[in-house]
Amino acid sequence: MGIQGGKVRVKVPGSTANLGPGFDTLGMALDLYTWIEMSTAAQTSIHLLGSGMEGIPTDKSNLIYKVAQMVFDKAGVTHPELEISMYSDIPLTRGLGSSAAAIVGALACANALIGSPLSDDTLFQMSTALEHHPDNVGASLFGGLVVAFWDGERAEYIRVEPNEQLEVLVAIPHFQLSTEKARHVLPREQSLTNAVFNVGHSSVLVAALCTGRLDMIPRAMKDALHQPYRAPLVPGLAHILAEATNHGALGVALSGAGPTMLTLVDRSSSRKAELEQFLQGTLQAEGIEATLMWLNPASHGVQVLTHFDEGCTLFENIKGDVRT
Ligand SMILES: Nc1ncnc2c1ncn2[C@@H]1O[C@H](COP(=O)(O)OP(=O)(O)O)[C@@H](O)[C@H]1O
Ligand SMILES: N[C@@H](CCOP(=O)(O)O)C(=O)O
Repeated sequence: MGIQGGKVRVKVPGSTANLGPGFDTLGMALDLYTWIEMSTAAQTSIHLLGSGMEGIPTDKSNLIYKVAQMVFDKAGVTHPELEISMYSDIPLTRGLGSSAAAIVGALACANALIGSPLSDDTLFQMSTALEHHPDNVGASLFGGLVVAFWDGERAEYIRVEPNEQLEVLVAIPHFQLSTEKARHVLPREQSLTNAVFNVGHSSVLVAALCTGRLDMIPRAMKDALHQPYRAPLVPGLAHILAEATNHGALGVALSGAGPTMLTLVDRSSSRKAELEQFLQGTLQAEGIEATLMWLNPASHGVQVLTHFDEGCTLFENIKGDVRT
């Protein structure tokens, strides 16, 4: 198979993984996006647009370049040199799924560049094998709420449309916490009590989200497997987990591996300002600067953009759509 010409652009949502008790299994796409553009070129070049990409390599060790090569390998296509541009509104290393979005975006973009020989399921299996967390990549790939597992060989998922009443308020601390570091603090073994606690809470949370029982979220969205161990890494987290539902949140969790904290809020709640003050006040008391952001669940997963002006740069094309 050969490479087709032209530029390909994709838009891929970030995500929150774990969603309380759903450790490594329950993710939701959020309306924060990464855009990636790819075309073949005489020589490989990688352009990082916007701010916040400090430290991302622009040579062939770049994650997006490397993932694209895996697509060409899988499809049996000779590796072309690539021109890649990317822009992201998803803050890096904060628990909002930037790496999953980069992986899913790179897979979708490279696949589209060669005429889409790989199925969505193949992209899901490849992205899970790379990221190891099917909830993050599943949400970026399929959008909505993704309930998933990975047995080390195959990942399976069911996508659920998020309830329209759900809105999300995140508190994003101004420090980075890599997933790798936040996984190292977790015990290798857990008690049966903790396992039963999470299975029960996660099962009821998924049932509540599927049936619109928003009243059940405050009691179901609790975790014993990872949040207690990660709390020392995020000053203020323990208090926020314990008290946010008393200040207008339906549910509260560490987003992914943190440090971002996520609250689910009823869209028609009259207590949004109270919740903002509680989150900001708690973090300030701990000396932590943070940005609060209202987000929505994103229904669409990664999209290959078909209508754009090839004469404009990626940033010129998307600037009406980005957050900054
Ligand atoms: N657009 C991107 N291009 C290349 N690498 C990226 C991109 N986005 C994220 N990454 C890589 O993923 C890392 C962050 O992954 P991780 O620690 O899992 O945090 P999170 O996924 O929660 O933001 C970054 O430090 C960077 O190495
Ligand atoms: N289940 C993973 C989730 C990591 O998500 P990220 O957005 O922080 O990369 C974990 O909790 O380790």
